[in-house]
Amino acid sequence: MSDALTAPAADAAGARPGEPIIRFRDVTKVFRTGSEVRAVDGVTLDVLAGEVFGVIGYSGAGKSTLVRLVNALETATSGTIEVDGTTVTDLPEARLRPVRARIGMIFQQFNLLGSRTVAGNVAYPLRVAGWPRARREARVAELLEFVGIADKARSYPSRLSGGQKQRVGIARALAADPRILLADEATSALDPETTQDVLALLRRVNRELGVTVVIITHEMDVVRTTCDRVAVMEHGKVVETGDVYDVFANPRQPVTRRFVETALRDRPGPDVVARLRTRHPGRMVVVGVDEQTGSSARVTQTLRTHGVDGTIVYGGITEVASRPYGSLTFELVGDGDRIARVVAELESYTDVVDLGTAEEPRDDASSEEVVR
Ligand SMILES: Nc1ncnc2c1ncn2[C@@H]1O[C@H](COP(=O)(O)OP(=O)(O)OP(=O)(O)O)[C@@H](O)[C@H]1O
Repeated sequence: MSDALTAPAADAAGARPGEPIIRFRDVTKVFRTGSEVRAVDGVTLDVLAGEVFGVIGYSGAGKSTLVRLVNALETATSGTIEVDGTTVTDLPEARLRPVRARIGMIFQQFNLLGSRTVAGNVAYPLRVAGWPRARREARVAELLEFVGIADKARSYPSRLSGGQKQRVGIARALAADPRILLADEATSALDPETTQDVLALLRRVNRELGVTVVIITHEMDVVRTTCDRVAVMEHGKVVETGDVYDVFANPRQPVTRRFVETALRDRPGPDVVARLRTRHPGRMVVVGVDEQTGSSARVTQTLRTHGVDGTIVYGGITEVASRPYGSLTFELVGDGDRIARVVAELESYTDVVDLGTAEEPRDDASSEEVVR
């Protein structure tokens, strides 16, 4: 795979890395089709240049509408949206064109033209923009190389797998050197392995080309592996936003907690705790493991210092935003006082849920809070 694709030249007037490239200010979108739907409700949000930003929410939360406001596929009912220095709200169609040229978009259903070859699909926006043939062909060749399907240039979309179709979609979206790529559920129609390949490609688009990527998804795993920051939407509102790692470590809203639980299955739920107690009668503790507070080496050291044996009976450590995160559930075996000292020491530096013993259960898992 070639790295030959050149990064888009930073516009002198455009946002520099770390500066807001998309700014929503108190944006509302109301659809009036019989009844009134506030698809987006008072959203204020910045997406920063150079980041991969995730927007997560359940179906109907308003994610697609929010993102379609960016390239003015929808018009806001109130509020303002600024894209790379230009206020797009209420901009006439002719003046939207240069703004849209800087925004690429990919879709769940790929939206390829079935009557054109792969090369024809990627060339299409360049043809519309009036690029001469030779320049167009050179650009298409380097784009197909970049996304890893140069050998499919003459194939028709119907002959491609879902992952290959999405690569064509990405190549087409990148054709005119956008500064922003909007990905609306771009991996939702793909199997898990292909999903990972396409997400890795989106990360390359971000890192190697410097394109700001906005990913809409209902899967927290996509956020966990791919995004730098995330906004959680519910009923048209952004209810929580922050660095992905922080949101995973400290989800504030119930909806965020539910999403986090779907991506981290490291903590035993009530049913699992009940089963664990039948096999492990000793004192069980769930110990948070992360980079800053409780590395697994430090936890092991604590057990060793106090001469307590710990058997791992449940748990898992995964990566959140490329950093270790998870929990381990131990059954601690040994002298009661020593175990108490271990628990106290663990509690001094990391998050601990003390489940007690089978005979004397504590923090019982009947409470959902045990989970997180
Ligand atoms: N063109 C439209 N006309 C009327 N209502 C709409 C329109 N587009 C979206 N809505 C409504 O706005 C709300 C938000 O829809 P939106 O598609 O933005 O949500 P979403 O979070 O992207 O959900 P999904 O993942 O199902 O697409 C929903 O109630 C939807 O029915």
